[in-house]
Amino acid sequence: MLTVENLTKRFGSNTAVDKATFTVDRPLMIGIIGRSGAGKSTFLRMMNRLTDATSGRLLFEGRDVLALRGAEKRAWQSDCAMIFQQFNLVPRMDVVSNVLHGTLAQRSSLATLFNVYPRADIHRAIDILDRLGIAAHAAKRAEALSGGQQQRVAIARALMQDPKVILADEPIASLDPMNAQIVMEALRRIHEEDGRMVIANLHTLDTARRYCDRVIGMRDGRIVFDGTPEQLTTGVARDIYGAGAEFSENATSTEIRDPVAAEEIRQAEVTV
Ligand SMILES: Nc1ncnc2c1ncn2[C@@H]1O[C@H](COP(=O)(O)OP(=O)(O)OP(=O)(O)O)[C@@H](O)[C@H]1O
Repeated sequence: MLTVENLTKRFGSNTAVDKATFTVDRPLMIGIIGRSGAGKSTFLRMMNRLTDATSGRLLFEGRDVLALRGAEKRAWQSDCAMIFQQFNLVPRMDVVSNVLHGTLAQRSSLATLFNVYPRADIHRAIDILDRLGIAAHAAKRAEALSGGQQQRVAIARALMQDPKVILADEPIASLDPMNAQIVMEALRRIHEEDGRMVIANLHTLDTARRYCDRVIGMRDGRIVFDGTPEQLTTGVARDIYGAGAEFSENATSTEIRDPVAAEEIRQAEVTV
């Protein structure tokens, strides 16, 4: 369903993504790992058409994504929702309105101008917030929520587009371990229950191993690993990160060792 062929992005003389090639035949949850500057964000941005590729091809369910223009490109961007490390919410706007922003591409500019949303969309937004365990915060300003809650609002906004793919660029990099787990659990459930493909750039190995079906490792713009979490051994990780014998997985761990926090997560997960 997804074919990436020799996808390349150059910024001047710097090759950010170098002939990336892989195929995905069903909607998996995929983690992309690699050190800072490896090309992870650039790959996601090319897939979403936020950045133009220099060369290569990307096909999704037969659609030649890099060739799309105008309305077809906007339709693809709607099918391929993106969430970011910094949530990108409107801080002073209430949570429901932030979520309803996910439908903007489908609405007239007049309706947008006057902030008029169809009743059915409002109900849907609240249902999605409920599913993510944050409906109780629907009327609050986004800025009043914790980071983990704000990221779940961003996921809700993405779900309003009813996307086939969710691209998550370091979705938990700004979160504490407890909120990181809640957000990853939410993405995993959305993948499993809705059958949506999720591709997430992750900076911690244990997160990629725990939540993803497949892990892609990038180094200096190239894909240097593509396999299952089981195949992602410490030795392989050392190669991906270009680290020496001193490489310690603990340095990238988000595991929670505090039993009280772990119980809070368990409770929160029940509501997702
Ligand atoms: N707009 C840009 N202009 C010039 N160079 C860029 C631009 N965006 C990214 N790069 C360069 O491309 C390379 C890959 O960057 P990218 O952000 O994709 O890496 P990354 O793996 O996502 O890293 P990080 O985790 O730090 O975001 C880096 O060398 C970066 O400096």
